[in-house]
Amino acid sequence: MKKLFLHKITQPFQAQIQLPASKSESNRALILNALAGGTGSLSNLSEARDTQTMQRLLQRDEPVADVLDAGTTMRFLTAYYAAANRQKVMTGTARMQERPIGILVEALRELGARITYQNKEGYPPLQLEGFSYAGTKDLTMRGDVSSQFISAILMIAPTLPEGLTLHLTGQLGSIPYIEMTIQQMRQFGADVTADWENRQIRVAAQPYQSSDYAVESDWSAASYWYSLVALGPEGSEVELLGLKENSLQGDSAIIAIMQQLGVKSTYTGRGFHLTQIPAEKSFSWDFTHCPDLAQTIAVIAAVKGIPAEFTGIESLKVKETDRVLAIQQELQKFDANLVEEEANTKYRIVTNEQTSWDRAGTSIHTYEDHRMAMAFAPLAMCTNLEIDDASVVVKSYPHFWEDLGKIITIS
Ligand SMILES: O=C(O)C1=C[C@@H](OP(=O)(O)O)[C@@H](O)[C@H](O)C1
Ligand SMILES: C=C(OP(=O)(O)O)C(=O)O
Repeated sequence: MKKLFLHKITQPFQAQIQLPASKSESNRALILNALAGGTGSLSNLSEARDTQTMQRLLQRDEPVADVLDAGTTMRFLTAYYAAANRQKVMTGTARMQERPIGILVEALRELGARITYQNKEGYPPLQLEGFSYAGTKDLTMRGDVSSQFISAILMIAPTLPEGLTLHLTGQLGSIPYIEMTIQQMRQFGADVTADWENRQIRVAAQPYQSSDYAVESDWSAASYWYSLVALGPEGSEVELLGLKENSLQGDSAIIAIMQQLGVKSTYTGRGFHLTQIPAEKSFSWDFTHCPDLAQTIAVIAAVKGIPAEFTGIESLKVKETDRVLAIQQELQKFDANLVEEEANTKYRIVTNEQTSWDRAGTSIHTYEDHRMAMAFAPLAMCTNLEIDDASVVVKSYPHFWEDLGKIITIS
């Protein structure tokens, strides 16, 4: 546990921030490069622990692959090792053992993988026992629990003797992450055709080609800077480096969201410059395709007292923690809340006369979730604040506190 005290800001800030690289793009590039023979040059790989874990596990062929709390690492490596006929135990933290993986395991079994559950049916740890191709050319997968299962299967599909046509069912979530997978696969020479209308993705059997790949900065990490600008003293502004105008990352939706919540984004050729603009009087957003932004936006809407409706946040319950519950518990410390209006579908940010954001010494609990720490840190724009376990940020943005230290005092 590493406690940090964030001191309330007193003056407007101007900063230039070199964001970390995207861990989503990095972890795909590492798998694709490995499948292509490992000879490409990957630049600007993320320093995120999730990416370091992926690199370490790909480099060292150990019998037990412990992914810690990295969802993509667990899902992508399980498919990679299973299809490569490798015997492995796939395991992770206690929380990872509560995050579902049954849909991916079922899909791999249909393709010919032998996989058993070591403890609970449908959850890690898994024992991968080998692979003999079952001749499956068509596979149906649910897309309503995690898109990572679909990305994992897509990335191994070109290595199957007859390729694969994937048929997606259920309410699809996180589609931009599937599109990112497809785009990156194409950069490594795969032949992929997505027919979203008919929910089919066809992948031809074709060896990957070695390719160089440069990873973009992380838009999910950018979201915390949008929040700092939105909640900062009048005149605060920041330039975020390494972001592209046309991103593969769905979390670039933060531009459109913050246009409504008080931040204007201007492309500078090397990133985006963020400045303050008036926010709209009310807000509603469907987070189905950008779930990692929901915590950040919950805090911004609550602090600004903007009546806000959130939909598409069901998947938050199976991430690093139950993020819906975690947001509720932390907002309640300030007499605000995220209230469920319709079971599991519609939520609303509520504030009242008791709501106050200047509550010196409030301690934010982080639930072993990097995004809880980073989404609530911008409250330092309103109050002196304690973060109860600041080390959680290593999962995606290891130098977050050093960057934040450029605009506030941290002790
Ligand atoms: O594929 C990816 O890189 C990711 C997909 C999303 O997960 P779900 O598909 O489970 O929503 C996202 O929340 C996660 O941070 C990264
Ligand atoms: C949900 C996340 O990651 P993962 O699912 O890869 O653990 C995240 O980074 O917010």
